[in-house]
Amino acid sequence: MSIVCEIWFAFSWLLDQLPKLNPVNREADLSALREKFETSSPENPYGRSDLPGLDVFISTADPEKEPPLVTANTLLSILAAEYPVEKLSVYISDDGAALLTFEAMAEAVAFAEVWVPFCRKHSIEPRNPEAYFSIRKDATKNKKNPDFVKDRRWIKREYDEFKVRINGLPDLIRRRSNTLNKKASHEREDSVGVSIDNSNPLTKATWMADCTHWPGTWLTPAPDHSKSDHASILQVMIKTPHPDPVYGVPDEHPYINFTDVDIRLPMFVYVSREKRKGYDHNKKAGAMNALVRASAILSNGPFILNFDCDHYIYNSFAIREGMCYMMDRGGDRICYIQFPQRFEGIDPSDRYANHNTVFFDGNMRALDGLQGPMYVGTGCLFRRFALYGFNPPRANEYTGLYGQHKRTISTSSTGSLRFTMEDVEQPLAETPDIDAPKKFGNSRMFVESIRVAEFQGRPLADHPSVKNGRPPGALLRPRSPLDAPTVAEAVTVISCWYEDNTEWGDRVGWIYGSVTEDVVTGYRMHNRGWHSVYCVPKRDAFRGTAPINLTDRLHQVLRWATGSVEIFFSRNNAFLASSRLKFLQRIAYLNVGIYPFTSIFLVVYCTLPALSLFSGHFIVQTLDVMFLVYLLLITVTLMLLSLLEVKWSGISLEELWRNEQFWVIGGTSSHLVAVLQGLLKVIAGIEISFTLTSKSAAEDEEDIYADLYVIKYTSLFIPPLIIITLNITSIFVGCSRTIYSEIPQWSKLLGGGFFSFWVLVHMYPFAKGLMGRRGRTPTIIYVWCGLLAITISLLWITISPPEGSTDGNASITV
Ligand SMILES: O=c1ccn([C@@H]2O[C@H](COP(=O)(O)OP(=O)(O)O[C@H]3O[C@H](CO)[C@@H](O)[C@H](O)[C@H]3O)[C@@H](O)[C@H]2O)c(=O)[nH]1
Ligand SMILES: [Mn+2]
Repeated sequence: MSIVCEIWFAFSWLLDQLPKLNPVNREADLSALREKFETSSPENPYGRSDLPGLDVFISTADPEKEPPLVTANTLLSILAAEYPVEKLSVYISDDGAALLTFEAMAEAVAFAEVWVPFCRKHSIEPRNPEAYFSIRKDATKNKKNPDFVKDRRWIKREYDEFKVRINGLPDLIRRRSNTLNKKASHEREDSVGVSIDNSNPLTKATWMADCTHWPGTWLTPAPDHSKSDHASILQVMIKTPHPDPVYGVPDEHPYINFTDVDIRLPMFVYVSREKRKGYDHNKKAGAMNALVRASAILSNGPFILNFDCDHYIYNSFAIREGMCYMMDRGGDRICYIQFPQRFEGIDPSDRYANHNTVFFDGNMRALDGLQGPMYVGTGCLFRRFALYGFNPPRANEYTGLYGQHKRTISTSSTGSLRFTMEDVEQPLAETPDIDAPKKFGNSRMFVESIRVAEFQGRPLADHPSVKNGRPPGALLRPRSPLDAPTVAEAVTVISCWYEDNTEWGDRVGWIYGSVTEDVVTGYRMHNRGWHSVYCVPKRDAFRGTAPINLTDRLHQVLRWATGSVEIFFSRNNAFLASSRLKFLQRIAYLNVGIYPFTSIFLVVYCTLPALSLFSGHFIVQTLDVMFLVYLLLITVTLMLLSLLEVKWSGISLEELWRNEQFWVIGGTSSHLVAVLQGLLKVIAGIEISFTLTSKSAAEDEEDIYADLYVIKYTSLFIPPLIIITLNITSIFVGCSRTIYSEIPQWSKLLGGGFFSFWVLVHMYPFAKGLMGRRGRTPTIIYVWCGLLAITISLLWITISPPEGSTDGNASITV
C-alpha cells in the first residue's frame, strides 16, 4: 500500500512540477501602443484611435448572493477604464432577470455620468468607488489639480447618496409594486364589479418605475415571470457614444468643473436571456454565449473581456496592457490573455489559502512559457474569432514520444476561415466555406459579423514580418448608431431556442456540460493550436472577492475538483488531445484532470501514522540507517525544490505553507467527495448540481472578516474530522503505551508520533475554522475533547494490553 502511495505521489508531483520548467516574465509596452494606434497623421487629423473594439461582459445571477452594489461598482470600474470610449461596449448578463439588478444598473449609469469624468480628471485609481473610498492612505498624494479636494469631497457625498439609493431599492420596488397592485385590483374590481381572488398572479406583479410590468422574474413568482421561465430582456442603457471626444464646458455642472475632460460614457447594455421550462440554460456558459451573440450584433468588438460581477478593474490601464500582446507581432495566434485573479477581504493570515498564489504565480506563469495559461473564468481577454471555434492562422504540430518534433502548419486550408481585406470591404459577400446555420444558428446578421470580427482583430501590418496583419487606419471609421432592426435581432439571438441544433456550447463559444466551464473552454482552444498569454501587470489588473469561511471555501474547491473529475472522464481528457497540444502543456492539463484522485492516497497517508501508533508497529518495519538516509535525502531535495519555486515565483514561504495545509484539508474532504461524485456520475449517471458561491459584502463594519467565523455544517467536514480525531487519540494511545510498557521504546514513539503530528499541523487551519470566532469557543469543548481522548486511550490499553504484560496492571504494580 505504502509503495503505491509513494509512486502515486511521485507521479502527481511530477505532473505538477514538470510544466514548471520554463516560466516567463513579460512586460507590455504601453507607450508603443499609444504611438502606433493613437497618434494623429494626415489621414487621421483628429488622432482617432485605430485600436480594435472591445466588448466587456459582466455576469451576475442572483442579487441575493451577489449584491447589486458590488455589481454596480464593477460596472463603474469598467465604464471608467482607460480604453477609447467609442471602442468600448459593456454588457451585463443578468441570469436572475431581477428588477433589482436592472434598477441598480440604471442608478449606476446615472452616477457614472459624474464618476467617470471625475476619474479621468484626477487620474483616480482604482475606479471602483467603493474600493477607492476605502483606501486608507492619503488620497491627495500626487494630486496636483487644485480642484481635487473640493471635487473629491463632493463626489464622496454623491457616492454615499448613491449607495443609500441602491440599498433602498429592494424596499422601493416592493412598496411600489404593492401600491400599484392594489390600485390595479381596485380598478379591476370597479370595472368587473366582482372581487377578484388573490390567487390571480397578476395581482402580485412587480412593477417598473414607468408603471408597466417588469418582464423578468417577479418578487412573487408567476407563470412567465419566474426564475427559469421568463422573456428575454435587452435594454441599451447607454447609447453608442460620439466617435470623437466630447469635452465638458465651464459652468455646465453646478458643483464640479469638467472643462477639458472627456465626458462620454461607453455603450452599456443590460441583457437577460430568455429562459423557459424544459430548456437547459447551461449556467454561466449559456449566459456568456447569449452575450457573445447579442454583442456580435450590437457592437461586434473583435475582443471580449469577461468578469464575474464581483471582480472589478483595479488597474485602469490593464486592458491596454493585454491589448499590447494581441496587437503585437504573432498576436494573430493568441486566443486569449488571462490575468491573474487577485482577491480582497481575505483574512491577513489567508487561513484557507484563498489567494492561491502557488497556482497564480507558479503554475500559471510556468504555463505561460509553454502554450499559455489556462482560462480561469474571469478576467480574461478573448479573441472573438477564437471563441467561435475556428483554428488559428498557423499552428504547431508536435509528433514523437515527447512531442519533440515540431512542424508549423498553415491551417487556413484546414477548416479555418480567413478573409482578406477585400472580403471585408465588400458588404454582403457570401461566406462559402462555413456551414453557418448549422454551426452558429440562423441569424444572418450574426454570421456576417464573424469575418468582420476576424479582420478587425488582426495585429497591425506595419512590418514585413507581421503575418496576417491589417493595414494601419482600417479601424478609424466611426461606428453607426444602433437602429431598431439591429436591436430586434439582438433580442432574437438571446432567445432560448436559438441554440437548438447548433454547435453553441459544443464547439462554439463557452463549452457546456461541465461545472467548471472555464478550463474546458480554454483547453479546446489550446487543442486547436491557439496560444494564450498570462498578463501580470505590476499593479494588480483586476481584483475580486473569494469565500473566506471554511464551508464556502470547501464547496468551491469541491466544485473545481468535480469539474476536474468530469474532465478526466470526458473527451476533454488530455490523453486524447490533438498533436497541436505541446507535450508539457498536455501534462499540465492531465494534471488538472488527475489531481483530485490523489486524495485517495492522501487519506491513506493521513491515517497510516495513526494506525501505526495504535498497533504499535511502525509504518516501515525496520528503521535502519539506509532508510533514514533515504528519507533525509528526499526531504532535503523536496525542500530545496520548494525554495527554488518560491524564489522564482516570488511568493512567500508562508504562502507556500498555507497552500500545503489547504491541499491536505481540501484533499481529504472536497477532492475525495469530488472523486466519489464523479464516479457516481459516470457509473450511475447521477447528476451533480451546484449553488452559486456567495460573495461576502463585508457589511460588518466592526469586523470585516466576520464571515471567516461563519460555520455552516456540511458533510465535507466528516473526513478531516475523523482524521484529526484518529491522530490525536493515536498520539495518546502511543504515549500511554510507551509509558506503561516495561521497556519504553521512546524512539519508536517519537517516529510514529512525528508523522501523526505532521498530519495534525496540516489540519490546524481546519480545526481553527471549526472553533469559530476566537474566544467564543466554549472551554467545555476542549475539556470534552481531552476527556474523550484519554478515555479512548485507556480503553484501548485495557482491551489490548501492550505486549509483554500479561494483565492490565502489570506496568503499574511493578
Ligand atoms: O447560472 C449562472 C451561474 C453563475 N453565473 C455567474 O458566474 C460567475 C461565477 O459563478 P460562481 O458560482 O460565483 O463561482 P465562483 O466560485 O465565484 O467562481 C469561480 O469558479 C467559476 C467556475 O469554475 C468560474 O466561472 C469563475 O470565473 C471563478 O471565479 C458569477 O459571476 C455568476 O453570476 C451566471 O451568470 N449564471
Ligand atoms: Mn467568484
